[in-house]
Amino acid sequence: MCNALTVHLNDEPIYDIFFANDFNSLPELLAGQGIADRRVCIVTESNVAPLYLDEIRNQLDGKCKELISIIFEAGESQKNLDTVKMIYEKLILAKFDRKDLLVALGGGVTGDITGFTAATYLRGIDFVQIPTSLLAQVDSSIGGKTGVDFDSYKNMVGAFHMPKLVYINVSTLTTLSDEQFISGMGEIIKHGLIKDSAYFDWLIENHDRILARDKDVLMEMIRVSCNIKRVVVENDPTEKGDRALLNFGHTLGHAIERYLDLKLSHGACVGIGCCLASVISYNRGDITEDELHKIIHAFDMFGFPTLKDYPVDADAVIEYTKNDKKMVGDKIKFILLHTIGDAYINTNVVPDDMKKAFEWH
Ligand SMILES: NC(=O)c1ccc[n+]([C@@H]2O[C@H](COP(=O)([O-])OP(=O)(O)OC[C@H]3O[C@@H](n4cnc5c(N)ncnc54)[C@H](O)[C@@H]3O)[C@@H](O)[C@H]2O)c1
Ligand SMILES: O=C(O)C(=O)C[C@@H](O)[C@H](O)[C@H](O)COP(=O)(O)O
Ligand SMILES: [Zn+2]
Repeated sequence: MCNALTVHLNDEPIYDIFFANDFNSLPELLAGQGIADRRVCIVTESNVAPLYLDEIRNQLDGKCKELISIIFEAGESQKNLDTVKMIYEKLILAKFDRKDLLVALGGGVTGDITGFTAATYLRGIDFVQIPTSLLAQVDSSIGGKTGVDFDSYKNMVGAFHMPKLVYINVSTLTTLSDEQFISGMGEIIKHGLIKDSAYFDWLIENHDRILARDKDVLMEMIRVSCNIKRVVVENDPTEKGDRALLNFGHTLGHAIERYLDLKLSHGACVGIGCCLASVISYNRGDITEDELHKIIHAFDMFGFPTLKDYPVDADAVIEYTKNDKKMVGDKIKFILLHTIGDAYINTNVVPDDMKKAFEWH
């Protein structure tokens, strides 16, 4: 089996997504990025650094012009411009110039922050993604969406900036907590729901092995999810159209994430958002009742929290959706399902539709 997927833009190969069970191929792949003549800065955070930073540093030691690392405090609350500013300051101090390279080592928070820093420092320098959370391996490291939260609005400031390489070492998932593993499953189940009903069924059939973190099953799942995301972003890299389908579950998911003050993981909020969006789809006569039950059951099977565990004020959450980035005029660009595996953009969802979804049981 080929151990890489290539992401193309306008039919040109832009970067590879490399799959491995260790970090052994990293020096060779980064040599291909010319690191012998470049300064390299590994950006990581306080949880991931003790686990993997030394190993990456050892792999790259002596192979680049200069190697430095920057560690910030872990957590979504750090995905802001202050952290970006701190990284800019350290890069300036280390005299990083336009041909130098950033390496994001960590979850989606690290990838989004590092990518945005790379997009804006000196009007743009190269960066590489080494995603270590399940969510980052199947979603955030691919597609070049980078950015930070601003005044508690999710991803309000950002840029499209493609990585030069995505290096996925699936064995890093052995140290991931169950809570964060489930968070990644939120985006994975979303991939099946929006694009591939057979994959959605496969996830349900293999849920035991997935939750047991069987290496082979995880590798297969991660490859399929990366491929689904690859195809979507190749067709619409800057979200002029169908890339918005990847936002299934996110309009209400992001609003719930914000309402809960970032206390519940992104993927868990997306899971709740997917269930609510599925109820709206059902109420509009799109998916069948059987499909709706199958979807709710799938999230339950993977151990997702529900609104019973995290009660919210539906009106307050719906109010937050009015600041969604995907507004067209005063209408929300909502993602719904015609059927499992076939999502579409709908601009007619009104607050009352959302309210009814919260009331469904
Ligand atoms: N850019 C995109 O396309 C995109 C897509 C999806 C999500 N996102 C963003 O990604 C973020 C969520 O990413 P996330 O869930 O990876 O969050 P995260 O980066 O905060 O990681 C989750 C937690 O797991 C820990 N962790 C990461 N890897 C680990 C490992 N191997 N072992 C042990 N602990 C590990 C982290 O320290 C953190 O505590 C959100 O900010 C979300 O908005 C971006
Ligand atoms: O890559 C995309 O496009 C996505 O929408 C993937 C989402 O899972 C991700 O959470 C993304 O950051 C959301 O985008 P946003 O533009 O709504 O912030
Ligand atoms: Zn997401």
